[in-house]
Amino acid sequence: MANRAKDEMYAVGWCHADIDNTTCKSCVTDALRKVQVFFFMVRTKCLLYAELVKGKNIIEGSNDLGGENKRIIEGSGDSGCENDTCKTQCTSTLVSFDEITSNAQGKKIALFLDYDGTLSPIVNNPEMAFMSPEMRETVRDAAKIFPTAIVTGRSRRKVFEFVKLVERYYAGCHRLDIMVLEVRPEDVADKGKVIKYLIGTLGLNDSNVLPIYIGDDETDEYAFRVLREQKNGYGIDTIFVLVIINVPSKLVSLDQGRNRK
Ligand SMILES: O=P(O)(O)OC[C@H]1O[C@H](O[C@H]2O[C@H](CO)[C@@H](O)[C@H](O)[C@H]2O)[C@H](O)[C@@H](O)[C@@H]1O
Repeated sequence: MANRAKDEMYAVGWCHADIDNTTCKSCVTDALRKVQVFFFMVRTKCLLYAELVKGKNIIEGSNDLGGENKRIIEGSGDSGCENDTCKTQCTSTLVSFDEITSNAQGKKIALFLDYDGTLSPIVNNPEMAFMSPEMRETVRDAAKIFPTAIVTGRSRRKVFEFVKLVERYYAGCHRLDIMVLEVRPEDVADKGKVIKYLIGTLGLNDSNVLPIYIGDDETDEYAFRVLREQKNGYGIDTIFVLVIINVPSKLVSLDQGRNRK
């Protein structure tokens, strides 16, 4: 990573560790040192949102992204993390973060996302599992850059209602669509087969492709296992996730050109 131009770095991250923003801050700050653009980091419990604006790292953290208690912290501090849970989670994440970054060099990322508990919070009423606007925007942005699929145990119709992303995106000469793949209830234990199917049919079975699957529950473990066994990708539990990916700087600038607030 050290010899790559900083403007070729792009970061995607989720965090929903059940810890507060302050204890998470040092870990995020540390991660931000490694990238120029930290594109998003939004989750449902420990909500952190970070991005780089005009060359300056800004971390915005909040217990409620729509609420009043937003803070903006310049991302150069190195406050100690006092929370053991946070330390453990973040330490292990940052190890894999480095590994993923290293293995992503020169490869095309393919992104697979679970819905409930990953893109949306887990709530008591399944009809109310809405995505936040920030997460929607994040998925939209990710899909501009990577082949992006949502793999879910819900019906496609329901997930489309929640996700509300109908646009098609173009990046370079590749058309990238957000796909939603419905896994029937009787097959839900086999998101592993779904991943194999998608990788095969999308022509992603290539050593130049790095599939990354992000999920939160045991059904997602089947997909994690496939990637682990095939040794050609990463399954990431959303306890705490940071992924740094290389993309052409012109795509990054598309994102920076938009007002995200
Ligand atoms: O594969 P997923 O996208 O993770 O969908 C799996 C199931 O998600 C839903 O149930 C889960 O989320 C609900 C809303 O937060 C929660 O109330 C429930 O306890 C969770 O199991 C959905 O209702 C199921 O149909 C999906 O199979």
